[in-house]
Amino acid sequence: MFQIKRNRILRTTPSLRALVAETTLTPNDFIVPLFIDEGEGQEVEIPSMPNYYRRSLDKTVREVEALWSIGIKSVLLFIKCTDDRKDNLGTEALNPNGLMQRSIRAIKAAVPGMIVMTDVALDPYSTYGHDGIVENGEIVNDPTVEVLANMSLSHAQAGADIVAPSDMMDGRIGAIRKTLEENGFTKTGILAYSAKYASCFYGPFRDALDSAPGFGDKKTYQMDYANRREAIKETLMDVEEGADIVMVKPAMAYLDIIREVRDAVTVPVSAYHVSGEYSMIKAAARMGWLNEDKAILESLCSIKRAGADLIATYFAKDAVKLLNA
Ligand SMILES: NCC(=O)CCC(=O)O
Ligand SMILES: [Mg+2]
Repeated sequence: MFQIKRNRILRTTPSLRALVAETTLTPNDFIVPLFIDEGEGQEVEIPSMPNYYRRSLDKTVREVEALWSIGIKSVLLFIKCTDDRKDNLGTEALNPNGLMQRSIRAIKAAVPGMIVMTDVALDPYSTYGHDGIVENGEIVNDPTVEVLANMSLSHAQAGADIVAPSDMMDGRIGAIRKTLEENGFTKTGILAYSAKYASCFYGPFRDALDSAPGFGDKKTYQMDYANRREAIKETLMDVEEGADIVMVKPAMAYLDIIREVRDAVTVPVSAYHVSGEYSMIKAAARMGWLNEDKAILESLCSIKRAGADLIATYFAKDAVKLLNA
């Protein structure tokens, strides 16, 4: 028997496989989402996200130092706003001494090299748990965009390197860029959640921050998972409006979208491997149905292979440990 092409040759040994691997993961690929709460010395495991924690700021700073020491270069901050500070307009989001602003300052002071990205959206601050201002039961676009621009400015003033609007209002990237420019913040980046789908996979995150929508759902602003072309339209608009990095969210049920976005733009593409995607692997591993370590690396590699340059993931620390093992 005679065969010209023997594809198995390059799969023979671990060295050969490593030599021809098309995709590799490194600590530089990861953005680590962090959940921050008021208080001191607090470290609370999120029930639906085993081994992931919501921490007070002092503990968060220790965690950022630990992440930096293993080579991770960026964190994405989310805060849990106390109920008494929530309202319809997201007033607390603009507080120069709010938890987000204090967190940015403390983290940049402790680890200046760490890239601090900040979540920009109203939901943690909203009595309604929606990403925008509510009027007559609707989420109104343009008044929300104004708040988002001011919120971004407030984060930039506190020292954020990159603001990350996750709200899906129309026109907010342009408005944020304009506000940053007008105020002299010419070095603050914008990571736009450009193709963010209305997804059930955000469930555990809403537990973590107590930010589930109080009425209805987010389908009038987040995208319909049936749509593909619309993701390209959204992303191209955000790039046009000044986005430095674009994002597809969630990741694993949207690998086709990541690939198409990667092929459509020249800016870096990030994917968000979301809470539900984390918890599914954790749950299956606990049941003894999946090998957790292997599932983590295979999942993250598939997201990068699909075209993501960056991955926001709750598995970043585990992945770095596994890559170094
Ligand atoms: N803006 C953040 C989310 O909507 C959810 C993220 C997650 O589920 O991990
Ligand atoms: Mg958009």
